[in-house]
Amino acid sequence: MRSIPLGFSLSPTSINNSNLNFNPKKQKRQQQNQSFLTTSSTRVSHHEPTLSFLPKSGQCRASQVAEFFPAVSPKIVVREARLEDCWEVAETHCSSFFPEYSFPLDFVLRVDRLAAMLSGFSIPNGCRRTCLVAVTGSSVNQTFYIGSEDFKIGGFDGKFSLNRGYVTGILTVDTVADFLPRKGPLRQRRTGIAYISNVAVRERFRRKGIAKRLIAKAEAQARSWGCRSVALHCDLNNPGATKLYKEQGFKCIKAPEGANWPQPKTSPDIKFNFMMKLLNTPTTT
Ligand SMILES: CC(=O)SCCNC(=O)CCNC(=O)[C@H](O)C(C)(C)COP(=O)(O)OP(=O)(O)OC[C@H]1O[C@@H](n2cnc3c(N)ncnc32)[C@H](O)[C@@H]1OP(=O)(O)O
Repeated sequence: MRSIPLGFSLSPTSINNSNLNFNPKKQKRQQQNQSFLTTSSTRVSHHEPTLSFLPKSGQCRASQVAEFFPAVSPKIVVREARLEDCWEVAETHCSSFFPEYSFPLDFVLRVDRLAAMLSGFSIPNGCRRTCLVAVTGSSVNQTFYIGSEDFKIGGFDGKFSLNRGYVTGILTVDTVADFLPRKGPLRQRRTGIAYISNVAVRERFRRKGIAKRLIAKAEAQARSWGCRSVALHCDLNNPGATKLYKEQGFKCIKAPEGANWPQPKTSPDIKFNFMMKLLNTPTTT
C-alpha cells in the first residue's frame, strides 16, 4: 500500500491498532462479529479435507497443516455487507479495478466510491440491492472504529471501521435493471432478472474460489427475491472474468440487430459481453 509524505498513510491497511486504547464496547462488538462469522455465514468449505488426511501419529507441524488446508487458511466467510464494511468495500473495489492509481488519486477514488455507495442506499420502489462481502475470519480483532453508538448515516445505525484488509472480495446484486434492455413500447423496467456488478477480489486472495462463492451467494439471493435468471456485463478484454462466469453457467447474449441495449457507464472504449444464466442451470465445476 502506498504511503504519503510525513510518514503517515491514509490507507486503512496501514493503521496499527496496537496503540489504540482498550474499548470494552468495541470488544463486545468484536465478539458479536466473531460469533456471527462462525455461526450464520457461508464458509469456503469446498476445499476442506477430512481429518483422515492427517498423519496417523496425530503430530504435525504448522507447515504441514497449511499443506493439508491450503484454501481454508484464513477462513473465508461470505455475508451481506454492513455499514461498518463501507471503507473496506471501497478499498477492495478501487484496488481491484484501478490498481494503477497512486496517491492522491487513489485516495480520492476511494472517498468517491464511499460517497457513491452511501448515496446508493435509496433504490427505486419495489427493487432490491445487496452488497456481498467475502471476509477473512482471522481479522475481526483488527478493527479501528470511527463514530459512536449514536452515529447514523443514510438511516442506518452504525460505525465506520478502517480495517486491515479483512474484506477479500465484493459483489453487488440488485433487481434495479438499470443495465438490462427495457421491455415493450413503454420501455418498462425488467423484472425477474437479477443483475450482478462490481465483482472484485483483492489480488492476494485470487484463485481461491472467492468469486465463485460470491456468485453462488448472489444467485441464492436472487432466487430468494423470486428471480428466474441473473445477468451481468463483463469486459470483453477480461478473459479471466469471462472464464469465471462461463464456468458458473453464464452464456453470452448477443443484442439483436439494431437494438440499443444499455451498458455500464464506464469508459466508452470498453466493450462488454452481456451474459445471462437461468437460475436452474447447473455449473460446470
Ligand atoms: C460483472 C463484473 O463485475 S465483471 C468484473 C470482474 N472483476 C475484475 O475484473 C476485477 C479484477 N479481478 C478480480 O477481482 C478477480 O480476478 C476476479 C473477480 C475476476 C476473479 O476472482 P477469483 O476469486 O480469483 O476467482 P475464483 O478463484 O473464484 O476463480 C474461479 C475460476 O474462474 C477462472 N478464473 C478466475 N480468474 C481467472 C484468471 N485471472 N485467469 C483465468 N481464469 C480465471 C478459473 O477457471 C478459476 O478456477 P481455477 O482457479 O480453479 O482455475
